[in-house]
Amino acid sequence: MIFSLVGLPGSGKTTVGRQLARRLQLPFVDSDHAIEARLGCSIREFFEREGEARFRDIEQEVIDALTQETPRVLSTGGGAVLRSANRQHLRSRGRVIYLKSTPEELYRRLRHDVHRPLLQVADPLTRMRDLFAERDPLYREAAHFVLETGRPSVATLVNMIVMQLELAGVVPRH
Ligand SMILES: Nc1ncnc2c1ncn2[C@@H]1O[C@H](COP(=O)(O)OP(=O)(O)O)[C@@H](O)[C@H]1O
Ligand SMILES: O=C(O)C1=C[C@@H](OP(=O)(O)O)[C@@H](O)[C@H](O)C1
Ligand SMILES: [Mg+2]
Repeated sequence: MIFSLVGLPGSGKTTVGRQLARRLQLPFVDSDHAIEARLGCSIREFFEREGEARFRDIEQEVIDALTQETPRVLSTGGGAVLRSANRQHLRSRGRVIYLKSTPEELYRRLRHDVHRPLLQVADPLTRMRDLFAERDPLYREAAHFVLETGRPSVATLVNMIVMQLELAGVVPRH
């Protein structure tokens, strides 16, 4: 059983995923970190050199492999849901949590970030709104649970996720 987190850049997948894994006492893996280890360079560099399509191919291979591992928490990259194979693998091999936020909140969080290639544009807020419009239906299609992440702290979100997973009977209650 793989517990994965999906959502737009900045929604907290990496941050919440790491804490969730600690709480569930499971290994944590972030598909972007696994991709960077495999490529030997940053995702931003790879995007600039090889383009997005090539990145998506590698992302799909990595997600297929990671979702066949022993139980763990998997934080995905924001574009993982673009491929239907990824949506299917994530959904059928575990439970998927969509961290949902407004484009405005995400823009506020990532305004000064230089690591996310898709947001290195003249108007990142409009880009974030476009990404939301394109991807929100895909996140919802992939997800078993949707959590609004605007206000709650990371610790509260972790509590909410654990409660949902306990109610669903996929992690032991304590
Ligand atoms: N619930 C939250 N409340 C406030 N800030 C958050 C929350 N979740 C994440 N952040 C912050 O937002 C930024 C992006 O988080 P990150 O985990 O890298 O997102 P993702 O992996 O989804 O792109 C980080 O600076 C993180 O500390
Ligand atoms: O939204 C996207 O298409 C991407 C999001 C990034 O991950 P985060 O969602 O952790 O920023 C990373 O996978 C890559 O830059 C592409
Ligand atoms: Mg991340």
